[in-house]
Amino acid sequence: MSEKLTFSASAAASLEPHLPPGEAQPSKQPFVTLTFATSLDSSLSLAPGVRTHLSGPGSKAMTHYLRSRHAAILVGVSTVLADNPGLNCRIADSTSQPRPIVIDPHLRWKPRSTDKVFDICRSGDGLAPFIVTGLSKDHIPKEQQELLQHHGGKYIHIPSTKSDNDRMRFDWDIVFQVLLAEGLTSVMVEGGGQIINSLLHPTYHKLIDSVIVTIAPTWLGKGGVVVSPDRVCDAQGTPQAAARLSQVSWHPFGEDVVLCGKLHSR
Ligand SMILES: NC(=O)c1ccc[n+]([C@@H]2O[C@H](COP(=O)([O-])OP(=O)(O)OC[C@H]3O[C@@H](n4cnc5c(N)ncnc54)[C@H](O)[C@@H]3O)[C@@H](O)[C@H]2O)c1
Ligand SMILES: Nc1nc(=O)c(N)c(NC[C@H](O)[C@H](O)[C@H](O)COP(=O)(O)O)[nH]1
Repeated sequence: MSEKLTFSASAAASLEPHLPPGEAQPSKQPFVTLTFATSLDSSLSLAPGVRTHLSGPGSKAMTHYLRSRHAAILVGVSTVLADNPGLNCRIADSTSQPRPIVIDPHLRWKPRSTDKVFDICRSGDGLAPFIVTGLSKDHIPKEQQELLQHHGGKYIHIPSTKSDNDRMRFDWDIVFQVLLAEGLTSVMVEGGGQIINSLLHPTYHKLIDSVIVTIAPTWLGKGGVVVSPDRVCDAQGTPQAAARLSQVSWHPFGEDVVLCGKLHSR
């Protein structure tokens, strides 16, 4: 069994303004939190596919507390392939587990029962994933569908709305609407880089309720997976900041600092 984490009530209280309401309110869209851990050079990992520990014990517990406060935790398929993540909450005495959501338009992940997420699910410490794909049921191998179903997960088909170099891309409005229809009223988006960069585009700021970034005092160097959204220009073609936070607060956790803010005011 993995180690259990603790997170103090006072630290939890300091984050409260940035978290989904305790009781889910009826809403037309889920409460979406964008959260990740980054180095001083804005890297999420040393290189694509390389699992890299950035968070110290305090901010790691903070991330797991966030997991306890959201109905779903969403990651891109490259994060699953790189990290073999558990995607559960390991806070001691937590009573709820988030539903893992994997964005995998082309089904690059071939789930196996030995994957950590299924181990955790069998031991009752987490939930099975919902895999969001652009492929229809006929294209999904039967044994993968059965494995998922057996653990309580499933594939969810979403039409891809854009084709970018033959890669299927989802419209985030549709993704979050589909998750809300599944009863998932809050979603914590944890990465990786492509997922975060696409959500930081101004088109999607209206969907993001909260941004919570752990900053670790380290430089990973060139070649990492970097958080840096596409540049935005005004009507004259002059470059503008792609995104800026407001209502900002900074919270030290051990050697890390956690930055909370909002991308827009609702
Ligand atoms: N430090 C952190 O907090 C943190 C968090 C998560 C992941 N990571 C690291 O990040 C790396 C993975 O990041 P990445 O950028 O390579 O991949 P990613 O996890 O963002 O996944 C990319 C894939 O997600 C899918 N995708 C992304 N946006 C999509 C959209 N709009 N529509 C449809 N599909 C979409 C595509 O299949 C794409 O190839 C790994 O090394 C992992 O360890 C770090
Ligand atoms: N907060 C945070 N600090 C880090 O240093 C780091 N590498 C991640 N990465 C997030 C990513 O979503 C990983 O996949 C999970 O951290 C996998 O770990 P779990 O088994 O689910 O705990 N997140």
